[in-house]
Formats: sequence, C-alpha cells, structure tokens
Amino acid sequence: MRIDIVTIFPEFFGVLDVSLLGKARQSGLIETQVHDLRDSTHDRHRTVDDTPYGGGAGMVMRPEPWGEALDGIVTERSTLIVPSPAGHPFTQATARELAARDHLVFACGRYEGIDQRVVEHYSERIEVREVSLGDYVLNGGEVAAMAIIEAVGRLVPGMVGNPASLEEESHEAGLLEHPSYTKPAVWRDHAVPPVLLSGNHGAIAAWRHEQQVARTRATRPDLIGEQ
Ligand SMILES: Nc1nc2cc(Br)ccc2s1
Repeated sequence: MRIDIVTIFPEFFGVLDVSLLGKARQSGLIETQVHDLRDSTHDRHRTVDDTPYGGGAGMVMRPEPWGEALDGIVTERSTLIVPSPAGHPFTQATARELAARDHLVFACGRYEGIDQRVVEHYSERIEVREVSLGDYVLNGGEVAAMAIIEAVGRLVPGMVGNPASLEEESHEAGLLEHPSYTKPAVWRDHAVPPVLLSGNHGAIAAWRHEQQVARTRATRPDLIGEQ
C-alpha cells in the first residue's frame, strides 16, 4: 500500500516515522509521502485560502492548489480520503475496506474546509470518500487523517505479528471487546474472574462472549440495534 498526504502542516506527520507505521515503512509494507499544499501555490504569500462565496465567517481553501497537488499524486487506482465533520462515519468496516486498497490519498483541509468542487472534480475520476471520525469539529483534517492511517495501517496484512489478535478487538464482530486481565491474580483485593483461571476454554470463550454482549448493551446499544 502507498499513502500520500496533502497538508499545509507536513511536519505534523513526522510521527509516521515511529510506531506501527515506522515498522511498516521499514518493511516496505506501506510507503508514505507527505506533500506541502503550499508547494502548489505560486504567489508570493503562498496563499491557500480565500473568502467564502455567499459570505459568512472564516476562509475556504482554494481549489487551484488542491488541483495542482492532487493531479501530481492520484492515479486511477487511488482512493481520495477527505476528513470532514460532514463526512460519512468512519468505522472498523471502513478501515477494513480501505486496508485492501493500493493507494490512499489524504486531503487534509483547514479553515472552513476545501472548496467542494475539489471533491466534485475528483469524484468524476476516482473514488472519493468524505469521512468523519465523530460528531465534533477539529481545526483540520490532520488529526483525523492520522487516526484513519493508524486504523487502516494496522489491518494491512503483515502489519501485526498475530493476526488472530485482530479478530477479538472491539467492533471486529460488531461487538465491543471483552475485558482483559493479566498477573497478578489478585491486585489491591481485586481478583481476576475465576473462570479465566479455570483452564476450561469453552467456559472462558462463553464468558468472554457474554462480557462482549453485556459491555456493548451497556455502552453502545446502537451497535446491536438496541436504544
Ligand atoms: N471532525 C473533523 N473536523 C474537521 C475540521 C476540518 Br477544518 C477539516 C477536517 C475535519 S474532520
């Protein structure tokens, strides 16, 4: 997989060189490249925004720099991802879908967002996904893009040592994950649930599933069609 990121804050993605994605880059599983949107401007002030048509507060990101930057990056095999508070909810299912793609391109907006014609233009040529991480507004798409890159990157085959561990995680089977425990068996008078020490794998599996359902019902009833 290749990941390209376009942003006015390229230094924000320096952290990609460490953590899980650092390993991915070194192993060649995931190539990443960060691009400064201002390199696609040609005025003295390297202007990327302008006032909104129709009036209103804030500034909108100009389409020309985006067009020039993205034309140099996207191909017919690219998926353009635009983090936006108005986007479709990003879920584990979305992460799984994107983990199978060849080329992800992230357009990180700032200000009041990117001129909508950029999405319209590239939607005529490639798959474009406007995605939201939740019902809140950030100052830009960079934090959202980093979260999406991590959620997707860890699902790329070869990225995690034990793929089986992915299957028990929250949202993998539409349920939240069960609680986890490790040594010591008793900590500050809190004992590990006895079934986990029983060696009875059937009983352990049943208990874990019960915990998943109970947790999901209590915390995220929407995930199991309950309100
Ligand atoms: N939740 C989100 N807020 C924002 C704000 C801007 Br500005 C760009 C992208 C996103 S995604």
